[in-house]
Amino acid sequence: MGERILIGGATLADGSRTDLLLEDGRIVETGTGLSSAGATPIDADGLLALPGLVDLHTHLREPGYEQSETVLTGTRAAAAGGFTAVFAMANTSPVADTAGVVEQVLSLGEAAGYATVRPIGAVTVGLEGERLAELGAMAQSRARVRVFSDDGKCVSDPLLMRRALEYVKAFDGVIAQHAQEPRLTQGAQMNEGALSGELGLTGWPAVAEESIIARDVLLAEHVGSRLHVCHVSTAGSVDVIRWAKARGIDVTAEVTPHHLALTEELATGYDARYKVNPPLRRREDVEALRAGLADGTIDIVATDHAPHPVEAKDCEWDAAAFGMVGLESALSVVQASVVDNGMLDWADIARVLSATPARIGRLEGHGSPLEAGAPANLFLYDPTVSRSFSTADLAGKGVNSPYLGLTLPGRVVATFHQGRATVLDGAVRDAEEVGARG
Ligand SMILES: NC(=O)N[C@@H](CC(=O)O)C(=O)O
Ligand SMILES: [Zn+2]
Ligand SMILES: [Zn+2]
Repeated sequence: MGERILIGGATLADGSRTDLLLEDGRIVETGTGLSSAGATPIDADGLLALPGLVDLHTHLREPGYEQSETVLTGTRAAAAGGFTAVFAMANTSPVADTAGVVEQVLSLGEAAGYATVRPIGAVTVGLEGERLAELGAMAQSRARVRVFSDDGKCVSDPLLMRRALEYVKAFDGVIAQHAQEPRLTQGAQMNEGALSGELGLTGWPAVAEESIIARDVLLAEHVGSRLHVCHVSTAGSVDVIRWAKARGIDVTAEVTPHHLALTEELATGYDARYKVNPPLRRREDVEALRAGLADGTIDIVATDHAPHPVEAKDCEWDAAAFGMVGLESALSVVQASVVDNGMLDWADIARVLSATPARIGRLEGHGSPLEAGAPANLFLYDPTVSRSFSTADLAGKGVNSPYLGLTLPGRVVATFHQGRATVLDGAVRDAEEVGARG
């Protein structure tokens, strides 16, 4: 770790300018006119320096679906997007429902070195929704699991959901719910409305999401526990969460970049890159999600990075898999959706994409302001450029991005994980250079 790096003339989230000296995995000094003696200088004139982004919702696919992504390739995608930590969803094979599997994912993350990987534990055995998984053993394992989710599936049984909320209180855990009432969404393919009728695709009603969120916030209140709502996608969900927070219920919520940016009309061409769970919704929903993020009803942005092999997407809409990759494009899409129009500023971005997701996941060492003494998890971003987003911008295995060919603002220039550059000059560095072991 002996490397010294001097980042010169960066602009912080609050607009102030500073140099940053990194050494032994920490920011050791800030201020202007720092000496670069013995350090590798990096010119950050005109670049933002922000705390490394933290994704509370990433699908790394390993173990079991390595043709889609691995911990190594997924964390390379994370680094490319300015992320220094990701929470890895449990819908792998085997499912991350035991201490053994979460420790394996943790170790794979440590070996890769591109980002801090915090495994999420399944709520129920095999995501089957029948019996609670060994939540306590996962919490006490070396992976120190604090976030539990059956994501991909909803914990639809209210008694199991109640028990899970009760159980995780003992170790300050949180249940992250994929809110989808299964009986209301059987065979669902896109948002339910006039357009789903026209296209002949089975609709996915907003109430399927909203009814589960309403139930769960009341359960969280009843047992006095923490609830997190994954990928909120409708205006009505924002209303329910706003009501719950006003009532003092301990609920947090996330929105994805794609739900802040894209609408259901994209389904018109039956291009399965736009098929995602929950589905893209109406313009009114996008507006409500943006407003909810701006007023704090929605706490964070999380990518729901969901890589799939080409064959799972290059097929008929009905047969295609749900999901989009999102780590590499996340900040650009958020910039286009809520920063460039003045709804959020860069300090808000540091909060919703770094500090708050770290706090929800009880992750230390990420998300704090860039001050002397803090771990050197940060990235440099140029918000002034724009680029045509292409497969060259994707650093993971998945190419199922809805943004290919679109012009997006901003570019990640460099990322530092624990003081080491994982991205330099806009390019993800080789594994040996990031200090990977194993
Ligand atoms: N978002 C998706 O469309 N797909 C996710 C599952 C999920 O997040 O629900 C996946 O695992 O592929
Ligand atoms: Zn989900
Ligand atoms: Zn997901």
